[in-house]
Amino acid sequence: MLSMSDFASCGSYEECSATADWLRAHTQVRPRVGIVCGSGLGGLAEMLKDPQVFKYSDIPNFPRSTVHGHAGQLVFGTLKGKPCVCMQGRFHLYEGYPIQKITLPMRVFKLMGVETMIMTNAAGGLNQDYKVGDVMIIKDHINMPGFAGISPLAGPNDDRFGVRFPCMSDAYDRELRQLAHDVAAELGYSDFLQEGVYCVLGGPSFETIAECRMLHSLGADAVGMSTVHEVIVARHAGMRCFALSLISNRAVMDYDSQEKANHEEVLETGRLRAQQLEKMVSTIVARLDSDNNNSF
Ligand SMILES: O=P(O)(O)O[C@H]1O[C@H](CO)[C@@H](O)[C@H]1O
Ligand SMILES: Nc1nc2[nH]cnc2c(=O)[nH]1
Repeated sequence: MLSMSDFASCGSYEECSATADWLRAHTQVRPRVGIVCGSGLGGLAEMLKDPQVFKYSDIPNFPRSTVHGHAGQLVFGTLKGKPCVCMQGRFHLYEGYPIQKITLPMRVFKLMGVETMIMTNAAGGLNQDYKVGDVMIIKDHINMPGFAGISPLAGPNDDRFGVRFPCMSDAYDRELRQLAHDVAAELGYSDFLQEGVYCVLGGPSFETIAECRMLHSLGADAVGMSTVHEVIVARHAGMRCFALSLISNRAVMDYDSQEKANHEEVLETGRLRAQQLEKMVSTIVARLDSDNNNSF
């Protein structure tokens, strides 16, 4: 159970520095790319060569993963020769953590030298053209908790991380999105590639039919319970972000439908698309320094 002082220090410069120092002392890897594995997508971490694995429970100030399909470990290693860190499991608002705790790893990664973040998630498809198994490049987001003042940047701003009022109109890097389109085309994945708007809700209940209809009419193509808070903190700290949603289920929009969203289907879709997602992410990482002026 967190005390009030724990809440105040969540995600502070001192807390993140202590964690980054501990990790630097325990690994020689100096990651330039960070990857977050979504529900059922932990296999991405297994792509890393010479992996060094830390259980979240052993890392100072890290929360624990509580969700099935999120292994709860940080993996350092190289991917296509590039030093990377991979979160095999992320944290969500509905797990009960303060929002600043959920996003603490982004600041730790920044302090360790990460420049580019690649986030993945499983999401429900609201867009009626989307099929289960489609991969959606996130081009923008709708931050529903943010409308209620629930933001990882609420509270005093620490200028050492970023500015008080960060811009979010460029949250999802245009060049990285183009690179992902090119890579998907080369790999023959264009048939199941989409690009759209991700909407985050607090969860953990899945949406009602009325909520799905509303989100769709607001312009959301997919709905989930993660990623956006991480992106906000990563962008605040000046890291480039690229994010993919695996459409793990279709949001139920019709009162006659017998479909019911469930976490087992979410994990199963992850298993079915795992290989292609891994190939796509590793090819993008391989190209980071050569295409599109992507600094590395
Ligand atoms: O966003 P990720 O972590 O992939 O997980 C998604 O899958 C879970 C629901 O099945 C929720 O946590 C939702 O956010
Ligand atoms: N909120 C939400 N999160 C998801 N994660 C995977 N599928 C879904 C979904 O349908 N809704």
